Amino acid sequence: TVGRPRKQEEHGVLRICLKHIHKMLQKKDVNGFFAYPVNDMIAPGYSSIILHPMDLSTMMSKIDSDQYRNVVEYKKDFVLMCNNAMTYNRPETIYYREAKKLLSSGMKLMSKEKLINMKRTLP
Ligand SMILES: COc1ccc(Br)cc1-c1nc(N)nc2[nH]cnc12
Repeated sequence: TVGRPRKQEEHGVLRICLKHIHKMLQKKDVNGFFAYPVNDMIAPGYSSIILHPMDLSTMMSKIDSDQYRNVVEYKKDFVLMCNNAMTYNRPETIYYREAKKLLSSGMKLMSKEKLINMKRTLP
């Protein structure tokens, strides 16, 4: 539930789970396009087109500062990150294609049964 305060222990388990998922997503970002924030030097006009930027380094700091209450909230930032790349970049670009690929593998990684499995196997 939203209002229920999270015990320290719960934060710990969630953090381990999210870092596990995060590490796998980082490995899939082979070119490092999603490793850090896109800036207007790299992508002209990006900051006026993409109003809610997101990248893997920002997501990692949000994990470390307990800003995610659950995997669903983390997943939302991941989808935002991929959709930003598919909004700013044209379909024929490598950035669009990498984002699409990363998005589909991320969805498989964070599927229901994968999460249930993870909950079971976590220490
Ligand atoms: C951090 O971003 C980059 C870093 C290095 C290089 Br080369 C390209 C990007 C990048 N460029 C564009 N146009 N769209 C993106 N969406 C996510 N990454 C990008």
